[in-house]
Amino acid sequence: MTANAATPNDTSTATRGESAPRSTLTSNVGHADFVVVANRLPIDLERRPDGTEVWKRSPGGLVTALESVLQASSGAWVGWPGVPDANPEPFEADGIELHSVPLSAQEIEYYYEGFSNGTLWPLFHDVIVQPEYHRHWWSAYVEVNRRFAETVAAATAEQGTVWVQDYQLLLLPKMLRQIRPDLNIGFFQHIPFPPVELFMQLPWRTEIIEGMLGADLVGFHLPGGVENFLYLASRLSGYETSRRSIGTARKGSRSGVVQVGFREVKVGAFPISIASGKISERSKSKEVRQRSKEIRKELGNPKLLMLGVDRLDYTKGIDVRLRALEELIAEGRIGASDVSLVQIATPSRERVEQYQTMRTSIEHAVGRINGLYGTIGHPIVTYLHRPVPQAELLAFYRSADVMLVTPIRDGMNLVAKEYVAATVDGDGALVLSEFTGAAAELRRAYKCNPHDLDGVKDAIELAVGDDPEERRRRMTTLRRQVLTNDVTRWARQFLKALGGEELSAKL
Ligand SMILES: O=P(O)(O)OC[C@H]1O[C@H](O[C@H]2O[C@H](CO)[C@@H](O)[C@H](O)[C@H]2O)[C@H](O)[C@@H](O)[C@@H]1O
Ligand SMILES: Cc1cn([C@@H]2O[C@H](COP(=O)(O)OP(=O)(O)O)[C@@H](O)[C@H]2O)c(=O)[nH]c1=O
Repeated sequence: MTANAATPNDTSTATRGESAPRSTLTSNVGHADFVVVANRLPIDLERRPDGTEVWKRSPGGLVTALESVLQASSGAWVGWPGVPDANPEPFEADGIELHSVPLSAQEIEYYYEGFSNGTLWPLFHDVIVQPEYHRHWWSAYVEVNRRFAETVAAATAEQGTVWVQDYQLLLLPKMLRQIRPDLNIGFFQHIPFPPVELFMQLPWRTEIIEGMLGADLVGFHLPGGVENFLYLASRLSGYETSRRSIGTARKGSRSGVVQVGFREVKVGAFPISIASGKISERSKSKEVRQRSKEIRKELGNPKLLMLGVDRLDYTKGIDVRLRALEELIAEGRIGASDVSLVQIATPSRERVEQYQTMRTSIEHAVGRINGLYGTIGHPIVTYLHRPVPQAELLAFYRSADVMLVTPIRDGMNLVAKEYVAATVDGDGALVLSEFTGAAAELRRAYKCNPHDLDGVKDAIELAVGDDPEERRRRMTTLRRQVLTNDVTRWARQFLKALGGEELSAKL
């Protein structure tokens, strides 16, 4: 426990596990009116072999999205600094006040690599790999969620708003409410919320649902998540639920309310997005245009440039697109001398076994394709196993004729939206898995089912060979969608549903 930790609320008068509101506040309140809390800070501390330390941008779409929201609202961010035992004093970076939650090496292993990424991640992504259920992982998850709750409680002003992010912190809303019932608490889940049959495997399923219900508003990307969650709140906790509008969730999408003791918990679908206007503008710049030309030149000016941009994760279907390309070349449907695929696969969760296995199999596939079909100076696949900075990514997006986004399951996939925003000349094609959140909005993409290899091949072939006018029409529709529904709109809609106009007007 930190020195600032307040005493948890007495729940003896609670109704169905819910705490009664307290009349007095803990004296340990902070000064931030708006706090985002996520597993990671937006920057990670990196310890170099020579003993020096540098802060680097954290990986993933959650950071991309929330960073721009917080910069606009001058709030605080609570999260883990990315390495064991680091606990710097609160500091400011890029207009955001950062508060660290320290994790020991064992907590990283049990809470982050273990329960978050060895249990919840695969369970919530359709059991692509087998989730593991270990009691010591669960205990660490509970303990770390409690530490996050204490840090947030100490950082947030009276009546402040806290926006909790993602599956690593599912218990936090309830824990935080017990310490600070005065707070307005929102929770947003960035990964899919799984079908009931899968969720029911979880030995701690009721605790997880109760944890999330500590929030005033629970948000998902898609209506399916809302449906699954409402059903589970009723089935596992016995709360009364109703399907009704909660005001600002995306029009036509499912929303509802769970009655938790004295409180109503709103539940809605809020598909996340990107800073599309900014990306589009930056992509028009001379620097990006020039760099994109250079990239094509460095690749030998291929007739057809395809691109994949992912964290190296087994959910992303990198293996699927490599297999599809290999077969298309083998069948003569794509000429080996015409095509170049750039696959950026940034390292992710490298100590988790399934990630190591996936890396090995992807690197074998790259080697096999290049061995079979590449020539001197012209590999088919250019594989970059490192993070690429955003400015360079824009140049890659602009240079690509076809973008391959083929996840087996993905909460949203911001890369798909970034590609569309960066395709400022309207000349590009997006091949998109039906199993991404993005597919619900990007309807005019060349859709595919990643489980159906022939279907993926057909979608790629269509994207490559389609009538240029049709390809352009599709891209125009996609751009309209992405440029209208940007990340600011997403945050405003969520915050309006959580706390009304005043809060959302901060953005
Ligand atoms: O922090 P890591 O373990 O290195 O993982 C990076 C992030 O990956 C996940 O991103 C998700 O959020 C995106 C934005 O909503 C969404 O587009 C994508 O589909 C999700 O997979 C994870 O959910 C984040 O918590 C991690 O920070
Ligand atoms: C590979 C790579 C990516 N990025 C940026 O990361 C995010 C990825 O977001 P997405 O929703 O597609 O998926 P996950 O959150 O990772 O599951 C996106 O904003 C990319 O631009 C990057 O900056 N550099 C990279 O090398």
